[in-house]
Amino acid sequence: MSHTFRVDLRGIIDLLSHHLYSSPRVYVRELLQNAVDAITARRELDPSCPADVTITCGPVLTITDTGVGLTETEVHELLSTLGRTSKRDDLGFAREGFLGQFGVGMLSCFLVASSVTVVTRSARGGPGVRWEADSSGNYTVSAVDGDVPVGTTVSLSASRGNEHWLEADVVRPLVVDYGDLLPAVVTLDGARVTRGVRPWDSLDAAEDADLSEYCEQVFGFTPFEAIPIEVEAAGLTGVAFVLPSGVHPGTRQTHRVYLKRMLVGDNVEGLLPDWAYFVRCVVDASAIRPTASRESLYQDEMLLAVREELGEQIRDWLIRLDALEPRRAGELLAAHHLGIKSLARSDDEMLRLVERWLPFETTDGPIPLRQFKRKHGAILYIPDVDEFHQLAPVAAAQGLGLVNAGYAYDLELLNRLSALDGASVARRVAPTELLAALADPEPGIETALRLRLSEGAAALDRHDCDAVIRDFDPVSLPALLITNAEQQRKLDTEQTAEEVADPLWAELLGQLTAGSSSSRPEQLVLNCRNPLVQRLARLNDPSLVELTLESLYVHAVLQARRAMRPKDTAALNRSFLELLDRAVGGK
Ligand SMILES: Nc1ncnc2c1ncn2[C@@H]1O[C@H](COP(=O)(O)OP(=O)(O)OP(=O)(O)O)[C@@H](O)[C@H]1O
Repeated sequence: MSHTFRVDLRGIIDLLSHHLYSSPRVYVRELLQNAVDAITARRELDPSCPADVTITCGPVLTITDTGVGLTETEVHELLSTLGRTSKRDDLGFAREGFLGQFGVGMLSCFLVASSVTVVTRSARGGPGVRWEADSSGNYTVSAVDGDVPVGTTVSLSASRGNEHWLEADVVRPLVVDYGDLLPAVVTLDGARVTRGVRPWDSLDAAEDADLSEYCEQVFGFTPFEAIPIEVEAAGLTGVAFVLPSGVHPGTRQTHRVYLKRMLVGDNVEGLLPDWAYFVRCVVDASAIRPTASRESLYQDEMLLAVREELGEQIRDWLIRLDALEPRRAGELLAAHHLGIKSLARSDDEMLRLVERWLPFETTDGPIPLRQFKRKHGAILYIPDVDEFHQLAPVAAAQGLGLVNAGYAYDLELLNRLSALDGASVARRVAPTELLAALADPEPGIETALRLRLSEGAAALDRHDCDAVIRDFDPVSLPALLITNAEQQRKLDTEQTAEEVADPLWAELLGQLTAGSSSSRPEQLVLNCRNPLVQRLARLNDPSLVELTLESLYVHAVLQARRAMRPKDTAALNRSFLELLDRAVGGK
């Protein structure tokens, strides 16, 4: 024997209110949606029929439409059967032009109402019909005497505790939010409350001010620019509003999305690529799918394609802006540099914009790469912020230009520039190269210093560091630590080889380091122009020479902001205490 499922209405309402919809407010949307769909259906029979939706608030909320209405048979079949809808075709596909499709929207009225009454008369003829239902799932149908206009009036009586949901102050903003763009005249307590047209439809460039005002209303900021956007395949049109000032790059911008002119939400994510975090859109689309709650978008191929296409349109606009209004383009890029840099990593045209407009930290201060290149002929860059800060004053004093490529995306961008334009235009520079630019010392002081270095050799030997003597500016800098990263790697590999028990590994690592020169991974470059170094050259106390050399080494490590190893910390403590001891007359 076969049976039919039965449905517990209370259970379904609980499911909708607690698990599907985020708030009872959606009942307004569902009622508006039904009213507009009914008008669309009537238009198929009578294209010139009125398109009015009239709402009155109070203890009982009513919403009247001039739509297609229902016959008594339809009332039983469509209004009283869960999951039954007139908005699907014979094959079960959602009908184009209609907002509803599931046949459950009316149920949301019971999120706020204890009883719902529908009075309706069909445009196809027949008398008026009254349908009354309560939240336990009982309903009655009766004929209405007298003249009933074609269309439908739905009346809601609030359930206990939900009276406020039917008050004008609560209903009005909800109607404006959801229904602002609906193609019908919506009035509430006698006043028209929705605009009925998409603000971007009727505007030309001369009316940009109106779009700015619209952005101010919707998002609360005056946009840098309002860019018209369109994706035909998704039936999407709208505006992308560019934020006027910088925002944190981690910020996920949200968008106001309408589907078939009904609001889906104000905070919809995922409409634009992540790099476009400085743009917020208002769009209306007909072929993007909402999730079941109609409060966000379904992540499918179509949404991916829309995201890509909109990203492309914003990017093209940027390139156009650069060609037509370079100064404004510069301002915009400066305000949103991280998003633009992130895009430039994989986009050559964007890379050229970055090169032209975005300031990089350089030895000449923050300037764009193209300006730097004009002055120095080539872009020499250092991939590490600390290393740059250590070397910049020395390089600048020798008239050498360096670019700091240590910040987010900079190294990738410079590597890309170097790959595109060649190493003669942009090249990563090793700190050891800087040595070549420093002048040789006077022979007199060099000889004296060499003597001191051999007396105090133990100090630098302990740190596996070579000493080099040079003559350079700034005078105030006694010593500079240069790390040879390649040597450091070789050294690490050698140490690993010593520790590795597996002979095969040890041999392999040995081969890797074979042929390496004996020079050490760090070099302490003593500046013989500096007064302290000059006094060191004249010292005749070998233990003080050793102490001074070790102190200069540790100071240079600190200056270089390189991570301190345990033996560096030990050396720092030792030299500090010994110098203190000498200063207070201990030795
Ligand atoms: N104002 C109205 N005028 C005419 N028919 C209506 C009206 N409201 C509801 N109906 C009929 O009742 C049916 C069920 O409505 P309901 O709101 O439950 O679902 P739906 O709009 O079809 O789909 P969804 O669940 O996606 O909103 C509709 O398909 C429509 O035929």
